[in-house]
Parts: sequence; structure tokens; C-alpha cells
Amino acid sequence: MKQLIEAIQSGNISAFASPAIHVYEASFTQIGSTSLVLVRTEAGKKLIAVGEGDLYDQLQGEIVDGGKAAPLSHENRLTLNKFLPYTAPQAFGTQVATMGLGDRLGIASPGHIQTIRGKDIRPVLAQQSIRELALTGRTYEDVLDAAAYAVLQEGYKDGYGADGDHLKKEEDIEYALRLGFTMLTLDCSENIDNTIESLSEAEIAAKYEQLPASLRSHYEGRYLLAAPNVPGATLAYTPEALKKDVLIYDAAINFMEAIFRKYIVTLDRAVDFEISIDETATPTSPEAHYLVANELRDRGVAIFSMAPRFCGEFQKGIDYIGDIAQFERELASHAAIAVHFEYKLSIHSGSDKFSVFPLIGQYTNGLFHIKTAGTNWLEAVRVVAKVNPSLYRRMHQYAFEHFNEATAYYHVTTDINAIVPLAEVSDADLPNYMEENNARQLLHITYGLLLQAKNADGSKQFADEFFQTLAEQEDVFAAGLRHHIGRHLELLGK
Ligand SMILES: O=C(O)[C@@H](O)[C@H](O)[C@H](O)C(=O)CO
Repeated sequence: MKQLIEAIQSGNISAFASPAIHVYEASFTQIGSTSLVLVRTEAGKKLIAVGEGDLYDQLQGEIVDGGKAAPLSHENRLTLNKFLPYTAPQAFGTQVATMGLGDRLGIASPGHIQTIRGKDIRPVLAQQSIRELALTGRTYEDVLDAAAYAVLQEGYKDGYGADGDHLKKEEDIEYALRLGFTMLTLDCSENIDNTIESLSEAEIAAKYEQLPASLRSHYEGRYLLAAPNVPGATLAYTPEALKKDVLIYDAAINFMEAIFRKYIVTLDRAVDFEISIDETATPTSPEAHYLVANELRDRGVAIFSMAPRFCGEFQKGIDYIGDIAQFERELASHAAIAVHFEYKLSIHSGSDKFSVFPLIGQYTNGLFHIKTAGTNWLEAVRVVAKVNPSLYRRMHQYAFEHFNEATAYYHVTTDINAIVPLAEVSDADLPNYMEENNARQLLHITYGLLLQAKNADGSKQFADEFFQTLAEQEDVFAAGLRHHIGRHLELLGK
């Protein structure tokens, strides 16, 4: 360590070389009289600080050879945020394309930064839903810590976001905001009445008539007397369709407004407020999208992005399923509506939707928000399949045996019996599972079960070996992300 300390003191860390210590040269930073670098040793990653001053004094660590070796702790991350503002998340607003790069493991962000750096799009590195936290056993503190240290490690100073994703409960919104999350994705699925879809026209009319007359005349006056004029959007309301949309979305619109007034308007900082109506059984027609957006604008609710549920299937970790011509027609209207109301269209379950990425880039004019998460986990699984076949086989088999349990969390149409049996696949061919939709979804939605699985003695059945493998293959994992997420960006026109 002494030679490293001397190299840092001289500001010439590129001259330092050691088989036991990998220095992330891009992390080298000088603040006042403190010099700082992030390194990887056999014992894991740590900060090495040299010099004196507030930053040096406030970092918690042990003195080694005249310098300070500090853990990548939550407390030290908060200190770094104070002295290195670029390590704290920021809101981006509606005028720059953004990409959610959900990292369920806390080790993918370096590869994400290497992929996105220099492109006309900004990363939301700290994106996790409460569902993901529950399944991985992580906290939002963990998510922010991992993203901030990755930003330091890569010396990335173009800004990153932190998205409290698919938040339904006020306590979760308060939790994310308290920690400084800069994006909130309000999941309105529990306020959207999907039961309306199964009613007959007569039942819908009868239910609609039970609404207050003032509410009915409000909607009828705004949407039936004249078709909305949104350049690029094809919108036509019929009395029957309007009644259905009012019954499906009115309560959700009230929920959106209530959360906006209670949590967003009262903030002393910018937060990107996203409305998510994608995780519902009801596809969002362009007319329904316009109705929700128009009501929000007239209530003074300003949003950063809206995530409709598109026609067809945006399932996890695999390409679009559906009629691409219909998707294109409706996408044109959805994108035009977003432009009209001055927010970005948000594409959830954006992982691997390669067949429609060019359309999304085209119709949004490159101004969109897209979310990925599962595909980043699957790139880690791909690395394991390549370098640790025994572990992959055990994980695959466990996922197969527990698949039905995982379908409680994610909507998929996977046929696990179509997956080639492990016994018929050589070690060399295991990575090919990541090219097959059913296997991708098998390994995708069971991530929580796999990471939390325990042996009889309480030890982790896979997680420790999984993370050790990924730590040994850090560069392979980053290269895989650069390739795979790079393909996403290329097809999106970035
Ligand atoms: O798995 C989750 O809960 C999230 O990744 C969620 O699916 C996210 O909003 C998303 O769409 C990622 O593609």
C-alpha cells in the first residue's frame, strides 16, 4: 500500500502497478488538500485517501502507510456527496433523453456508465422498484450507494438519476424522497379499475350513470363536443369509449393529483415525476392517454414522463410481442400526446425490445425515457453461464423448480417446458440459454428467489458464489453490458 500512497501523493497513479491492487484511475480526485482514489483488492473495493482537510478527516477508515483506507460505506458515500456533487443524483427534466438502468445487484453501473458516456442520453443508474428491493433484500440506501460509488469509480461527471420506481404507497414515496431520490415513478395500477374491461356496454352505461352529474358533464363537455386537436395524434372519443375510460381512470387521476400536491409541489428541489399506468390489464388507448394527460394539466399537475401500457406485450427481458403495425400507429399518437403536453413518453420493460426501438426513437424524436432492469441481471447470469457452468446449472435448475412462485410478481407467458433440458446442453453451450426467450424469462423473474435462496445451514445457496464470480469477472460483465445495452442505444438512435 505504501507505493500506492506515494503514487497518490505525487499525483502520478498511472505509474503504480501491483498484482494485488487494481486502481480505478478514472476515480482519482483532488479536493483541497485531499487526494482520493478507488481501488480493488482481494478484500474488495475501498477508497484510499491521502493528505489532509475536511474530506480526509470526514471519511471513516483506517490509517495505512500514511494514508486512509476507507470502506465503500453508506456514511462515506454521504461524505463524498457533500464534497463531490457529481456523485449525488440529479433530476433531468423533460429536455434530455434518459435511460433507466436498473441494477438489482449493485455492480452493473460501471458498465452502464462506460456504455452511455458521451451519448445524447443520461443514465438513471439508481433505479429500483419496491418490488425489486423486496425480492433482492436490498434497501434504497444500498441502491444509491452503489450508483454513487460507480460514478466515482468511472469519474463520470455528466450526472445520473435515482428513480424510486413503481411506488404505490405514501410511505415508500416518503422513504425515497427522504434519501434524495430525484425521480419518482408513481404506480397507479391499484387505482385503475380494470374490472370495467369485463363489463358489457349496458353495464358500463349503468355504472357511469351512478357518477355525479357534475363529473359526467365535465368529461362529456371536454371530450365529446369536439375532438382534441393534437398534431400527429389520431383521437376520436365515442360516448361508449369515454364512459369506459372515465370509469377506468378517474380515481387514478385523483390519486395522481393528490400525490403531486402532497409530495412534489412541496419539495424544495427538482424531482422528475413520472406517471406509470403501464402495469395494468388494460392497454392505454391514445384517447385514454390524452384524457389522463389533459385532466392532469388542467389540475396543474406537471409531470416529467408518462408510461402508458402499449398494445401488444412488453414482457420482461424479451422482444416486443404483438402487431408492430398497430404498435406503430398507436405509438405515433402516444408520442404526439407527450409532445403536446410537454413531457417524455416513458417505455417500461424496455429491456430487449429491439424490434420496436427504431420506431420509439423515430416517433419520440429521440426524446424519451426508457427503463431496463431485467436485461442487466441477465447479462450477469450470462457471465456465470460462461465461466462457472456448475453454478449456472444449479441456478437454472432451482429457477425451473421455483418458476411458478415467481410468476406472482411478473406477467410472463413463458413456456418452461419448451426450454432445452440442462442435461442436453454442454457447458460450452450454456450461454445460449440467454438467447432463448423462455430461458431468459425463467432466469429473469426468479432473480429474487435465486439471490435469497439459503442452504439448510442458513448460508446463501447461490448469492455468495454468484457475487464472487462476478467480482472475478468484473471486466467481462462490463464488456457484456457495453455490448448489450449498447445495442439498445444504437437501435434507439443514440
Ligand atoms: O422489475 C421491476 O420491478 C422494475 O425493473 C420494473 O419492471 C421497471 O419499471 C421496468 O420497467 C424495468 O424494465
